[in-house]
Amino acid sequence: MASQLRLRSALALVTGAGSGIGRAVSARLAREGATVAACDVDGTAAQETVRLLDGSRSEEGAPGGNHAAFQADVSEARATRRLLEKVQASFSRPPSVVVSCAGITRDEFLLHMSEDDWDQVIDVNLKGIFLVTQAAAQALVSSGCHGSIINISSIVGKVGNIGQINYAASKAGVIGLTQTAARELGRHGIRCNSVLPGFIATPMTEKMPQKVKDKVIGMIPMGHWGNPEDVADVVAFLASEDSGYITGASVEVTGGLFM
Ligand SMILES: CCCCCCCCCCCCC[C@@H](O)CC(=O)SCCNC(=O)CCNC(=O)[C@H](O)C(C)(C)COP(=O)(O)OP(=O)(O)OC[C@H]1O[C@@H](n2cnc3c(N)ncnc32)[C@H](O)[C@@H]1OP(=O)(O)O
Ligand SMILES: NC(=O)c1ccc[n+]([C@@H]2O[C@H](COP(=O)([O-])OP(=O)(O)OC[C@H]3O[C@@H](n4cnc5c(N)ncnc54)[C@H](O)[C@@H]3O)[C@@H](O)[C@H]2O)c1
Repeated sequence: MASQLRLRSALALVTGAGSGIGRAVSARLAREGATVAACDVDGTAAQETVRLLDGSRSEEGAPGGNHAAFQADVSEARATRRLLEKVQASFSRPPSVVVSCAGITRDEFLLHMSEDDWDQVIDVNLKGIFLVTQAAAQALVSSGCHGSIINISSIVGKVGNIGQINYAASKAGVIGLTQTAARELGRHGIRCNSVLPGFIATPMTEKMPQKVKDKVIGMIPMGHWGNPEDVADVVAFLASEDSGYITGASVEVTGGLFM
């Protein structure tokens, strides 16, 4: 799909930008003219994303580069506050597009799951999105800027999944968090939406047992896994004014899995 320069004036903060969906989102937003602040707990991976953005040919006439990498653990409140401070100091404005992709899995059956496996997943996948959403919204509201916040949940947050009681709870929480943020921030011109990907080929799904991967492929009506770019397409739409009257939505990008 030919990209458009819908995001020419936007500053986009992407967390989890060092891999998979976050890297694809960063590339797509840059292709549409956004300046990207690529954040990851793996700072080297974030820097690699920016190198790829700077190396890629942006659309004719798109503002050139100026992308930047930031290292931060979004599950840490002080680190997340410092991240937003650094982004605003670097670009003299708050990010008007905020995409939370940072996420982890610690899969185990309920009967055997440790408290630590529960805590780690909730801290990154749910508390991390709370911290980023809060810090970004505070910056936007205090500067009187409008914005679009896009939180990456999962289809597992809608239907659950064997071996993922922590992950499913975190992703279901992201949906409720985003709907509440949408209700509170609409009056400030800030839209908040969730994206629920299905089975997307990234390092996260690579780790799944092969027998489970074999099972799920037969359950997808479109008959194949998705790519990170399939998710990035929807994120770019939600980031742009083409979705200007959409907030509080949960958009499934699943090939029909668990529709
Ligand atoms: C009828 C088939 C239904 C298949 C549905 C699968 C849905 C998956 C959708 C994923 C969408 C993407 C989600 C996205 O947000 C990104 C991710 O979260 S990627 C990670 C997704 N994680 C999982 O799906 C969990 C996979 N399972 C495991 O990692 C392990 O099984 C684990 C829970 C760690 C336990 O390992 P252990 O070695 O103790 O057991 P086994 O792996 O041998 O499994 C024992 C039997 O349980 C079956 N099993 C395990 N997980 C699932 C599952 N998610 N759905 C269905 N069945 C599962 C496994 O096949 C074994 O069955 P059997 O004894 O018959 O061989
Ligand atoms: N791949 C899928 O099938 C799928 C499906 C549904 C939802 N998701 C969600 O999409 C998002 C991206 O997943 P992915 O498949 O690209 O995974 P990935 O593992 O390729 O990328 C996740 C990125 O998040 C970063 N990260 C992890 N913890 C962090 C933290 N505390 N602070 C900052 N960065 C952190 C990692 O370093 C990594 O670069 C996740 O939230 C995941 O739950 C993925």
